[in-house]
Amino acid sequence: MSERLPHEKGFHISWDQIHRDSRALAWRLQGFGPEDGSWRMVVAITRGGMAPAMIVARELDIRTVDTISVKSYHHQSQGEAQVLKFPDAGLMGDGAGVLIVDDLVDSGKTLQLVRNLYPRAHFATVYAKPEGREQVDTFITEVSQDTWIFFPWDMALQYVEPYRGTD
Ligand SMILES: O=P(O)(O)OC[C@H]1O[C@H](OP(=O)(O)OP(=O)(O)O)[C@H](O)[C@@H]1O
Ligand code: HPA
Ligand SMILES: [Mg+2]
Repeated sequence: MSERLPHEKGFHISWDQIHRDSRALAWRLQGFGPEDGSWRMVVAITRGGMAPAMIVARELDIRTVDTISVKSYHHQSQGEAQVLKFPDAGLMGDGAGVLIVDDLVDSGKTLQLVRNLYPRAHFATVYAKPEGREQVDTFITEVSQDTWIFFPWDMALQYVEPYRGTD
């Protein structure tokens, strides 16, 4: 386990923001697939990649969607990445024509593992940190390495004290 704290900054993403940024990702990917500008299928890296992958698949009208389950973090500490479930081997081949989507790339370990399995796939994430940027082919927004991104599925609305407290 390598400790990744402290993260000095927090970047809090709303549902609306992840929807907009995932759409922007689809817009950027549109027309760049290897088969007449399209991809054969979308693969989401669970769990964080599932919402962005759904939005990308919807925008690019891709109906074949599969998942690869990779586990590498426990809270904010990273362990060895391991595959818990593989996508359909017959559909995947070496990854040619496949678009693999995740919410973010941080150290790049997750994408490196998946890239080794499917070297010809196209890798897309919504957010990227500098250490992992080389592992991703297309992304939308870069944040600094010491920023922790908080996704809407990990948060809840709650009361906050006013800046100036009342007596
Ligand atoms: O580039 P890396 O340093 O490998 O980190 C990025 C990965 O870490 C997070 O997933 P996590 O393993 O926490 O699982 P989850 O998607 O189920 O939350 C995130 O969703 C990426 O998949
Ligand atoms: O910044 C992050 N936010 C959420 N999950 C993560 N997994 C790796 N880095 C991050
Ligand atoms: Mg993940």
